[in-house]
Amino acid sequence: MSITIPQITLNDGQPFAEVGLGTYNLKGEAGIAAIGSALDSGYRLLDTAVNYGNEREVGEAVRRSSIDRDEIIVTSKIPGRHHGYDEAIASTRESLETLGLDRIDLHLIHWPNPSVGKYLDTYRALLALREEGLVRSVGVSNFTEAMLTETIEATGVAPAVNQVELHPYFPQGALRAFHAEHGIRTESWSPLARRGELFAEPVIGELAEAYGVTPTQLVVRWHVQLGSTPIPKSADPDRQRENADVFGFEISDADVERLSALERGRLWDADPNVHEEM
Ligand SMILES: NC(=O)C1=CN([C@@H]2O[C@H](COP(=O)(O)OP(=O)(O)OC[C@H]3O[C@@H](n4cnc5c(N)ncnc54)[C@H](OP(=O)(O)O)[C@@H]3O)[C@@H](O)[C@H]2O)C=CC1
Ligand SMILES: O=C(O)C(=O)[C@@H](O)[C@H](O)C(=O)CO
Repeated sequence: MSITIPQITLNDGQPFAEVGLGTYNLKGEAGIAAIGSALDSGYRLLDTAVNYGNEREVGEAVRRSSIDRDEIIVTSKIPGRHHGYDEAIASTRESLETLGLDRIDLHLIHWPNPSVGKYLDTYRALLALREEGLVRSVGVSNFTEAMLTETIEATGVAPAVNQVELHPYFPQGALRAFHAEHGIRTESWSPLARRGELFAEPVIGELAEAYGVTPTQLVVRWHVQLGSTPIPKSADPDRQRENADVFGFEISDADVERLSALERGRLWDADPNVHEEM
């Protein structure tokens, strides 16, 4: 039986899932099968990017699935080397071609690359693509509060989503509060902190046992209760189901705080003021 993953409404009136699937490294036939098994399990939000080199696989999994296309939310991202108005339009048309779809449901600017100075032009291109119906919702990724403020002031349009690094080691309290104030949905990348040493923290095991869930479910549920959409990546059908099956329990506010108290910083040096990706 498939899991029902609840949805929320973005600031532009479009639907968005409370948990999605990260697809980084899901490639080839095995990647298509993994994305297909996630759709079968109940996932409706898929996260890809030009730079993952798997838009073809994501589009193919959507086409092979028996799920209605309109129920699936496909996210892609414009890479740094395609910043600029005309470049972003061309990049998006190429993504649509590679995906084999006629619409990207949520299109993001992957990294702001502030030294290049073109994220506002790139964002204006996203707004034009939305007018044209090629993109349904416009968003950003790895934007700081200052970059979001500049974007909103320059265009009058708050992004629907800001996808940022977020996990118990880096809960992003200040940025989440800013998002809430401006109606921007937070989306968590590397929501399991890439399933590294976070899972050796005693509090994770202790609380998972107390709630009768797995440590991974505890962490996914923590994101949901913070009001952020996590996109855990898993190639394994059983782990995909485990990660999505988090809507039958609730963590107390005090225990949410205990998990947030694990805060210590980013996983690696991905400060968007200085880290740039092309
Ligand atoms: N916008 C941006 O700049 C960025 C976006 N992203 C997006 O975020 C997504 C998720 O982040 P990612 O960095 O992949 O890391 P995650 O935090 O999602 O961790 C993924 C790892 O956890 C393992 N895993 C998943 N579920 C379980 C489970 N239940 N039990 C045990 N192990 C598990 C996976 O292995 P296995 O597959 O074997 O299950 C994989 O090794 C990416 O795929 C991508 O879509 C990521 C980084 C940056
Ligand atoms: O996964 C992503 O979206 C990224 O931006 C990656 O490139 C990420 O930055 C990474 O894994 C770098 O090692």
